[in-house]
Amino acid sequence: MRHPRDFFKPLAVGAPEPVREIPVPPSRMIHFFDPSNEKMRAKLPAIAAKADIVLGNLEDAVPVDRKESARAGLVEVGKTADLGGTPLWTRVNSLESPWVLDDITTLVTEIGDQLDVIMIPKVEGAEDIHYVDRLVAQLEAKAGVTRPILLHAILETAQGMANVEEIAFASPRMQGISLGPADLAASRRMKTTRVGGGHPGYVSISDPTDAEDLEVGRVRAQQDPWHYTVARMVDACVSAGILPFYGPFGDIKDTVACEAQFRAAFILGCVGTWSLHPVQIDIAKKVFSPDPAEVAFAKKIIESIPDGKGVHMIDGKMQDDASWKQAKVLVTLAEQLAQDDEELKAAYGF
Ligand SMILES: CCC(=O)SCCNC(=O)CCNC(=O)[C@H](O)C(C)(C)COP(=O)(O)OP(=O)(O)OC[C@H]1O[C@@H](n2cnc3c(N)ncnc32)[C@H](O)[C@@H]1OP(=O)(O)O
Ligand SMILES: O=CC(=O)O
Ligand SMILES: [Mg+2]
Repeated sequence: MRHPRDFFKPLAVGAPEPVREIPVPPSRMIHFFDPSNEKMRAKLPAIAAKADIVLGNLEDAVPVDRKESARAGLVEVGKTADLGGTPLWTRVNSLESPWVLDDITTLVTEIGDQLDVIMIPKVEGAEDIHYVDRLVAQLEAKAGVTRPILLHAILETAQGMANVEEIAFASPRMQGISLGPADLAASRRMKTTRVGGGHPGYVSISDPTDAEDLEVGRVRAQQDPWHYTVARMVDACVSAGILPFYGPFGDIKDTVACEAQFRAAFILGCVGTWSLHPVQIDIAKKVFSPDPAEVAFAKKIIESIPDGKGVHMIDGKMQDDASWKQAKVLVTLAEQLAQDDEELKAAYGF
């Protein structure tokens, strides 16, 4: 483990100083695009105008024979595309793959100043982050990159899950963690072919209303198989001062279930999610921008309790120091999002 006094020292001579606070721009969705797809590249400026973050994906979903053109396509995006200030991220191939060394080397040296965050898949422990941390520092120094590129881990193996806290704390470069429900399901041997979301077999069941007939009057309710994982990931991230994200929802046509999964993650503390298709950008924007009615009530709490202390009744509900802090979370997020969004500003009454 690094000495606390050395934690914020660059890992290579000439690399930029690590950041002390993780920047928190609007991060409601990380929009995935395939940089080997010329059509998607051409559309990227229009997508970037709607999305909070765009990510050129080099890993799973990009076929083996397009790995190199995806990397080259992302370099072209970094050098030429006008993204209007929307952060550009990448997801590189996994650390045991034959492509990752060239992914990181090429991207940092060619477009290091345009790249905000590198997402690392299948992270299993702090050692994976330490490896990338040092490599990126060496490449930043070599290329003269002026601000540090941050790292984001995908939580998608049982081993990574067991080590989530040490991953979150592994480096000052750590920006956040996303849930990877597809790989995680496979790693855990969960019995589902779905990418994120619930499963009709994962239910809880009410008691029978007829002792003789066990079929009568029983209500089944689907449970969220990701509840434990998301909640633990949120605690690991918040305790390390980094940002937790839900991940992919693969049933693109089921916009209703997608919205429900995103909302469950938002309520549990995630700041955003992935969008795999343009339709999911709007869902994420709606879900990860707090509900105006809830913001209005939170504002009322803050206005009614200027010093945030003591016990109060507001609209029949008890409020105290702790619920004032809850209100502050919602209002602070609403204020931040309203800064660049006239529609939200009006909806929140700022
Ligand atoms: C499972 C674990 C993971 O690793 S998830 C992360 C890896 N997967 C991905 O990154 C998938 C990204 N998404 C996609 O490739 C596509 O959206 C998939 C899912 C294949 C669906 O594409 P397609 O059948 O073309 O959808 P569509 O006909 O409804 O498309 C309508 C127009 O929108 C475009 N589009 C689609 N997806 C994106 C995207 N992610 N970013 C930008 N544009 C996108 C399509 O090209 C299509 O455009 P046009 O109307 O033909 O001009
Ligand atoms: O990479 C994401 C996943 O769900 O697997
Ligand atoms: Mg995965």
